[in-house]
Amino acid sequence: MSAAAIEVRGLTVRYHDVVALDGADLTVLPGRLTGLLGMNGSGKSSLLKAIMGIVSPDAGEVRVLGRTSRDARREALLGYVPQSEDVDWSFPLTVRDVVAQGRYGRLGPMRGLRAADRQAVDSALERVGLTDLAGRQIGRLSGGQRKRAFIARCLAQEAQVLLLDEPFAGVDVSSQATLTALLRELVAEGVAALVSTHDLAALPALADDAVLLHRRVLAAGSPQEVLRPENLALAFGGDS
Ligand SMILES: Nc1ncnc2c1ncn2[C@@H]1O[C@H](COP(=O)(O)OP(=O)(O)OP(=O)(O)O)[C@@H](O)[C@H]1O
Repeated sequence: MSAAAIEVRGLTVRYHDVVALDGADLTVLPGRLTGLLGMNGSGKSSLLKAIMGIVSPDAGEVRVLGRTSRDARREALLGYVPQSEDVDWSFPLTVRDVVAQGRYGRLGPMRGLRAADRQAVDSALERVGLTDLAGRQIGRLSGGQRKRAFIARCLAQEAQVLLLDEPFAGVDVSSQATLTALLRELVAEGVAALVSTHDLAALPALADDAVLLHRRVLAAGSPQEVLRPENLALAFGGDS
């Protein structure tokens, strides 16, 4: 039995003739924040989508708390904060609607929210500081507020494993600090978080562990180890 929150073995993802991932191996532990690094096109989003079960791997295996992605999603264990480009911000949903999606994931189809669900939505909104904006259309929030809304959706869901795709992109420094503090709190409560980021400088303060990706995992370990110049040269050295 594995104590891992996420286990990825030999994961290969292709889009027609593009190989996005080529035999990636990865372990993410509960109660730890793992930073996922790599240059543009290195496969970070594909890895997160394959763990989520949104993208089907061509080969390899994913386990989330010992389950398939599909079962982990069915049990509402897996929370996802997509990169901004993957969200239709014009969709007519309020911030509260987005956060409430986290509860519907737990209830299954055709079930309405009960008082306890509404309370979970309220407390998630409060925890991320969006109570006052709950009735606003989701696209009418700032970049940092949008990220907080999606994290609140994961909170309402009570997800145990979080996948966050570039949560700091397009977010100002003060919102980044708020997001980091929130993620650190969740991880201290035992949640596992896998967070893709471009911000190498911020990594040591953010992450417990780091993974350097370039279609496969080039290095994994403490942020200090992973950020060693020889590793960065391999990942960012221009050999794509
Ligand atoms: N839906 C798709 N169809 C075709 N190719 C795709 C698709 N999604 C991603 N790719 C390609 O797969 C490779 C990996 O892309 P991916 O988005 O996973 O990388 P990334 O590390 O998240 O990049 P970025 O940092 O730019 O977001 C890239 O070459 C990309 O062009």
